[in-house]
Amino acid sequence: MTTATADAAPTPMMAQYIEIKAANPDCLLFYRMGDFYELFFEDAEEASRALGIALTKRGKHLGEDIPMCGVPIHAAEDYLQKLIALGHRIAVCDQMEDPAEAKKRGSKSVVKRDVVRLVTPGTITEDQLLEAGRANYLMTLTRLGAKGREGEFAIAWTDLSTGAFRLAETGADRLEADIAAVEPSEVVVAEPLYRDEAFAQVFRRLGRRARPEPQALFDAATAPERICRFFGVSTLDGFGSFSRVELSAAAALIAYLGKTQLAARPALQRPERRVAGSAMEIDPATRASLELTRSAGGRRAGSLLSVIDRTVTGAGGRLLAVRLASPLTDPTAIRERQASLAHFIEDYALRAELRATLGRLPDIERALSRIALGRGGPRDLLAIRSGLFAASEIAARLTGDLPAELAACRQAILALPDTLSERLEMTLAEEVPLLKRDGGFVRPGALAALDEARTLREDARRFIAELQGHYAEETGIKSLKIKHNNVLGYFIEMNEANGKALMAGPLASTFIHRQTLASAMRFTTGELADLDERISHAGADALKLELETFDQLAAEIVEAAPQLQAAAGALGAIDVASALAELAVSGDWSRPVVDDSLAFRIEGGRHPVVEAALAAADGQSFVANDCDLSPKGKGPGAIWLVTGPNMGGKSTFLRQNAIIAILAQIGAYVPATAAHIGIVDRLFSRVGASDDLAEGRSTFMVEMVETAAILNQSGERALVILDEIGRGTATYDGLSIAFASVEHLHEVNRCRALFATHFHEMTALSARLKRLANVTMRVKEWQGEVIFLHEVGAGAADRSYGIQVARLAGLPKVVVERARQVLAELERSEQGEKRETFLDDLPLFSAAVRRQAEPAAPSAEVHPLVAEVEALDPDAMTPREAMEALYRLKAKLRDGRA
Ligand SMILES: Nc1ncnc2c1ncn2[C@@H]1O[C@H](COP(=O)(O)OP(=O)(O)OP(=O)(O)O)[C@@H](O)[C@H]1O
Repeated sequence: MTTATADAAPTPMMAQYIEIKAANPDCLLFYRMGDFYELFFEDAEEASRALGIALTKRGKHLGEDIPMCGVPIHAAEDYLQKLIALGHRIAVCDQMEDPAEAKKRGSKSVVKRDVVRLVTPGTITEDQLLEAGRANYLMTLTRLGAKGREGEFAIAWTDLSTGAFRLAETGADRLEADIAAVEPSEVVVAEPLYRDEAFAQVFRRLGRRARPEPQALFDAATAPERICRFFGVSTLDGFGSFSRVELSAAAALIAYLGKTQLAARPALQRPERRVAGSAMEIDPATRASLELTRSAGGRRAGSLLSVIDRTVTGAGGRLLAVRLASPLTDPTAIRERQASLAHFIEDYALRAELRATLGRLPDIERALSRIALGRGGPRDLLAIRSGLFAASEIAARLTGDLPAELAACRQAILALPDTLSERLEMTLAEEVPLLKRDGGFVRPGALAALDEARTLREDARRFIAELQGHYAEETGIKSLKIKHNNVLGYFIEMNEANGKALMAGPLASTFIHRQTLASAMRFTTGELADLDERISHAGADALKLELETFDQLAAEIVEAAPQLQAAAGALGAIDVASALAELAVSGDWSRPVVDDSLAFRIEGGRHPVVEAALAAADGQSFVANDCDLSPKGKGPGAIWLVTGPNMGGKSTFLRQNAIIAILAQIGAYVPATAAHIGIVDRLFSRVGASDDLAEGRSTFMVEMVETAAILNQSGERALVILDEIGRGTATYDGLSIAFASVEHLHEVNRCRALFATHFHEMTALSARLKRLANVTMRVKEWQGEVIFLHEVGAGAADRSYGIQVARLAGLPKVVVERARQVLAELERSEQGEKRETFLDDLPLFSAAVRRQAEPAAPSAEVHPLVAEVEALDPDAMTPREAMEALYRLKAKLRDGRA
């Protein structure tokens, strides 16, 4: 039996582990032991499950085995990546001293260890863990006071891997839209706000990405001072003006970086304020329905971004994604971007040359950020060097009369310090190793002392090579070899028979035995040991010199961080402009007129993603369509009511117009022959709502919540795209809601809108609502088949062709046939009853089917009054007979009740 006391006392190492783990309870602790990061207890169980690595055990704690698993240091990044993707946070705990140091303090003493970094989804910088074309944002969110009103909420966000740092005020109703526009990987929220019931849904939807942090991190009183300290300035005046709540969010962001990066200081850019209203507001549901950056399946492929992205650099890809997420609302700024595109469209040779150079450009931003955080390697230095070189080539090509944006880009590149480029050129070798500890990245001739150490080492190596021949001759053992390993250093190896003979012979005093293996014996000599010593000394000296050089170069690079970041941003912008120009030329897109009007006129518009999919699938061409929601005269915008068969192309048409508005406002050309877009300040798109079972909301409930938001929030500048509102409930209810919503849009919101519906009865609205027009997706019927023309034309559809579509989808033949019969019956009964109002025109599907399925209900169940009413023939009665019949029926009814 084991004794409790013996089990209860943890080993000194375990005690250290437990202490460090206690300080980082919400992280998996990667505890460095030699060449491994080890995980213990629950962490080990969790990680072994997540990573599929073996769970072992090491020692006991409180009488129980301690579960353990480990990952080798060199492969740690792969494992980190998987764990981060699963939403974990990891505390990386390293050895802070050489184990030999610890041993000096006594055999039982433990190596000093400490957490050097917390790896969280929003703070990763390693290339392996990041997508090249996608920014990885960390965001903080806070509010002032308990009841934040508009402007009393703020967000701050940074891409640590590039240093971009932005701030914005936001409001309770815009919170989700503003967060969604950034698409952060991690949102750090002030604790009281996180716990506020009113926002519970928001944080639930963010899921593991949102995490609460103490309010102290967000303290507004000390915020300016904390920000000043970080940037090493005495006042923030030079940065622009920020509100109290923005500063609180920014200070929290810096504090959180301090908490996760510990000693390392990230190369953050100066905070840049995003002014409210400067970007088109697009809420998360709209982003999802338009599949802007992710397709419905959540992947990048199939999204609008994936189809329009022709950028060739990481920075360009990230910038395009940012621009697509936040289209501009200032026509002047939009026209500036258009001018850059136009410049590249006109000059094919320039575009081609620049894109070829850009294609070789390394990721300057990310290399810089790793260097600043002390995580850089020789390849990051090389990236900066070749980046600077390519940048100057690009600036040299940008000459003549440039549009404002490109001129500013050129300026930013020219502002790069020449000295840095020269210094890197002169110091770095052409080929460099991945890790600085491997040495060999400093060019020969760059540093005299290093050259000397290297020569010493090379000379010694040459001596050793010569020694092998010399020893072979001396001993007469031709197969003798001089080899090297990390344990023995240089040694002489020969087979066992030769070794034994040597040890017995006269040379035994020269050849000192070191090791006997199964098939070989190893020796050294005084001379070899001496050379070995000289080589390792020279090697250590050389490495020390190289590491010093590395640190100097890194410091010079960090010194130039603001210029490097500005130039990297400029190169990204050049990439985006030339990529969008390329896209416009290859897709035959045109430059839209963008202004302050409320116009919305598109000629020959196309949906770029559907068009690409059609072309890829079977080379089909996309049918272009016009759309005009412009006001007549000075009035507000128009509404188009789109009817048409299933599969007719309604959803595609709706989406393409929203997408064209977005593309126009990011400053791109648009997939249309011509377009005139008056700035859209807010975009709402509800196309194909889905249920949200996680939140216990049905499809219909989700649809209504979203419709409510649209009707409550759309102003005259909004663009609203609604598809089949009200289809998820009983027909009458749905129709009534759709009806009332269109009236509200027309009368109250007065915005430009497209409304697709299968309720053909709604087309009657155009008689009353002057700015509402009916359009329909044309089809042709041919030999009982329906052919979708995908053409939008004036007018209303009279049928849905749902059954034809169902047949195409492969519904069983008998079901299709039966459906045809039911439909015919329904249509007949509809006409027979000659109802007058549109509401009566609606088929009560279930009732009608029942009637047809069971033609004769048992007479016993029919109320006698019903039979009597049925027997009446009003056409054959005089008014007096009719009155009498009515009195008789009322009397019977009264008697029946009595
Ligand atoms: N303008 C077009 N040119 C060519 N093909 C098109 C066009 N518009 C749509 N299509 C094709 O028709 C398919 C159906 O389009 P869409 O989903 O827009 O129809 P819908 O009218 O909204 O259908 P439903 O009412 O069933 O939702 C698309 O996937 C696409 O392949």
